[in-house]
Amino acid sequence: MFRTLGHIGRLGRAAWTLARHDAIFPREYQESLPAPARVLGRVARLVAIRDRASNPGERLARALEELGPSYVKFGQVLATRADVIGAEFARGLARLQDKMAPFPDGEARAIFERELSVPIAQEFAEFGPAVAAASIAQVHRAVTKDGRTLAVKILRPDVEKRIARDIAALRLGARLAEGLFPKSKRLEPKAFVETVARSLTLELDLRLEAASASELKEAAAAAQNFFIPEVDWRYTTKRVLATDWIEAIPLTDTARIQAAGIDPLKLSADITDAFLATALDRGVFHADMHAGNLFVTPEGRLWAVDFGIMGRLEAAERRYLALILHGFLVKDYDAAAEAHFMAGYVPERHSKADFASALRAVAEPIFGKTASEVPMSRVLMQLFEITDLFDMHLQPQLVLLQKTMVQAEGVCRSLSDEHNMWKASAPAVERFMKRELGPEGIARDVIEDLRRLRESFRKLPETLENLTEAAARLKEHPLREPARKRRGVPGWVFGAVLGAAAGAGALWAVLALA
Ligand SMILES: Nc1ncnc2c1ncn2[C@@H]1O[C@H](COP(=O)(O)OP(=O)(O)OP(=O)(O)O)[C@@H](O)[C@H]1O
Repeated sequence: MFRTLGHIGRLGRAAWTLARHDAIFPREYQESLPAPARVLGRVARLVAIRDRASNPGERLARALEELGPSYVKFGQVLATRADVIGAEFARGLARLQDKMAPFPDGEARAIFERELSVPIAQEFAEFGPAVAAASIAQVHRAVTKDGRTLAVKILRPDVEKRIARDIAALRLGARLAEGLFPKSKRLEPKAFVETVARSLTLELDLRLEAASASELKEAAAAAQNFFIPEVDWRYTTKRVLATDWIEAIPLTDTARIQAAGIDPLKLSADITDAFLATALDRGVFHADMHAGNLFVTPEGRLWAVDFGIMGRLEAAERRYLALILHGFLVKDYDAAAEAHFMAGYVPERHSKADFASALRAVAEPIFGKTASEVPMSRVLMQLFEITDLFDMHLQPQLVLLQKTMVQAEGVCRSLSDEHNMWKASAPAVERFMKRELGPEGIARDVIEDLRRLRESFRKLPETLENLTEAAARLKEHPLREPARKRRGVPGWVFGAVLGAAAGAGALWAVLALA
């Protein structure tokens, strides 16, 4: 009971913060809102701050930053759903920044010593102040007694408890939103909160980030010029992660890149290749490629840090991606469409020719143009529309990949106006296609088909037995409509929390209507 009241209090605070930033029933959506929501929106704007952003997505971003790590993650996941919330809103939300004041060095040192059970002075010749601080962790530069310079990432004290409380409140908010605003079901609030919760749980264990770093380091060998720092497992635990320190220019510092005489076009091509080569060849990719996480040495070597979010693609998804990019690159839309049908991505009832023509409609306008003329983000939005039109279900990992491609494109464009994402994609895609369609790929297909066939044969007796049993049971107990059970929050709780939770529920409703 007290716990539920605590969650309601937290939702109330969230509603207040959202209202202060005019992120509840924003004025831009007035026309499409039902009358009570319009009134609530007007009331909320009475408490709104004056100095607020013009894009509603950006206003939501500012509110979420104020609310802390769980909400920031919530916004980051939401920003990847441009297909649902709209491109404009997603663009504003993508400006979410995860920067915070660092916690005291003394506390960071205490956490390190507690986790490793060793005094810092015994292991390190230097242990500097925080160089960067975000909502979940902060990073220190340190030099070990054996002369290795490390980046030591340390979880914020109490962040685990705080996130657990926020997630519980968000779960309640999602239940209420689904109960009170049936329209919000389109966004699947409960499933959405579970995605956020899962992602945060993984990010709170730095051993998993270390494993991702090591996996990506292996995958980076597939790229032309991409490097990942080595993990120092001696100093890595659930709350501490140590990797080699990268002495290089962050890609946020374009002036220094220029002064160092680095070719921005080549650097952009390296970023594109790094991303596609690891994704296509090895099925893993860095899924948070913002400029602050990328570095370049004066010799032009490209490095990445921060492995909290990693994307993974199954073999089938890698092929889908390669086929679509390849179809676009060589303008063979029929072949790309054919492959989609063969792979079962598009249901048979649709026309292959129509699908090929839809791909052509997206691809033709982009040829020979620079990224600034036809941003990949626009192309990807059109692809989303096609997927809808042809009842294709996009895997969440593909959506994550598309979001990262847009992010990487933004970085490339900040480096050079001349960058053409499509041209830069070609080498990695062609390498992949040659391998997949060559003898090696065909042999792998045949083996996979045989394996599946053998598996079906092996399961045949079991399947037949299950069918016989099911038929017998059906004969004994013919199907009856099961009595509907009502689960969930009792009515009085609904009444009591309505006011406090309206904000969080309203957010969902707004997004659902957006
Ligand atoms: N190996 C490294 N070498 C040099 N600097 C590093 C290294 N790792 C991290 N940093 C610095 O610390 C910053 C934060 O690191 P990281 O991105 O891993 O943490 P984070 O908590 O996920 O932050 P954010 O959310 O801002 O990406 C990086 O942007 C970079 O400036």
